[in-house]
Amino acid sequence: MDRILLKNGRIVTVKSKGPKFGEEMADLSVIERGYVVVENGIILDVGSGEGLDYVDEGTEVIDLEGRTVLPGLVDSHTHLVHYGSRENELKLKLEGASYLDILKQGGGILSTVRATRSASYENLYKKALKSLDLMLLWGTTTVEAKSGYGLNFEDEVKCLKVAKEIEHPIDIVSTYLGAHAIPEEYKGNVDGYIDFMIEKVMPYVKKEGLAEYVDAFCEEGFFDIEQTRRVLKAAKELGFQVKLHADEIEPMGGAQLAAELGAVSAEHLVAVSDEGIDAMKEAGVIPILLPGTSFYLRLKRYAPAREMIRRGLAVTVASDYNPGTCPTESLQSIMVFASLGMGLTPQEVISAITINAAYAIGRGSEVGSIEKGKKADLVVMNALNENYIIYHFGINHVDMVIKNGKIVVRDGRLIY
Ligand SMILES: N=CN[C@@H](CCC(=O)O)C(=O)O
Ligand SMILES: [Zn+2]
Repeated sequence: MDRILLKNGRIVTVKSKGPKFGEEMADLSVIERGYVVVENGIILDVGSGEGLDYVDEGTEVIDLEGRTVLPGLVDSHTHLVHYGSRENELKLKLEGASYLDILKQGGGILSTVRATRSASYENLYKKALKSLDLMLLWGTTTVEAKSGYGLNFEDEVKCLKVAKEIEHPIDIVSTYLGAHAIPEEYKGNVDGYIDFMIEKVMPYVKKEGLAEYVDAFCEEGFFDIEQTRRVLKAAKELGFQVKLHADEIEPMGGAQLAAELGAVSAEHLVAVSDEGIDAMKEAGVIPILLPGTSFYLRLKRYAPAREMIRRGLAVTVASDYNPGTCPTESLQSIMVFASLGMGLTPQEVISAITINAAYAIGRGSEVGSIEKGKKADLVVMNALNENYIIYHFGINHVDMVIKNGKIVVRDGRLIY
């Protein structure tokens, strides 16, 4: 029997029937001194007291000594599979070059595309494995992984296969992001590239089950509203669910398009308008905010998270892990930007990187909270409360990670 009893801890359950909207995000249903018992990969019970009735000869009993237990963190927006790095762009950014300036100089996404196209499946696999290990060590147990650095058929499929085939405790939800940038071979022929994605790549990706979602980068210099609409409408007709990079730099109206298309989520939203926020609210679109990117691109502002909470949206926060605009696997670091940068309380941040993030990638019924019958994905933090995790920033607070009911990180070290 693989029963584990975690007792004598502060259990941050994040109990919720669905996503947490607006003010609900502040209520984490915390059990001050309680227990969680897991068995066969699921949460058997959670409650106050010691849970000693669950102890039998096969049970491993772990005394938390008052430490905090969170649901496994869910990173709902990453560009996990890629090759190469772009530290050379740091100096350009510090000299004031914008994201678009760097792209025009041959840097940005297209420089990662060149590196990824020349990388082997094995090297991409090894690099992604290293990132997943780092994410697990820092408490992430479910990850959304976008493609988008291959752009041609064989390299997009190569990257999507890495995401699908990689063997790691972390669960991966895959997204096709062919509409990430216009590849060199289609320069000046955006419509031709869109036709190629719709006619050649997406049907294969669907047939092979290589992605659940299709995403598109709706931004000046990338795909405009009409082009994005064409990509995502075709994706829906093929049976994909859709999400989009929206209103990151320019207020393109991407949030409104997300609402029009019935997208599950709209992501970035730094430049979103009030109309865009209302359209997302009306259509039930989940906003995924990426404060690490605002910080790293030295944007003048963060996404209006407080306004979105005031208007009752299910605000979500993710890392945006990628080699250009947010090169970190640490969702704990992003928690700090979400709080001190966007003004979210620690309680709202935790809702945003657990239950809301789970719903933003279609896993809300399985993970994202500590509730009977859900997957036993848990993180024990070396902290007596959730405020401390953000207050004492820049370090890894994770002591233990339980994934699918198995201890995979113990004393801050990988043991899977
Ligand atoms: N904005 C678009 N895509 C990524 C950045 C990709 C890159 O710069 O390599 C993002 O979400 O930040
Ligand atoms: Zn992104």
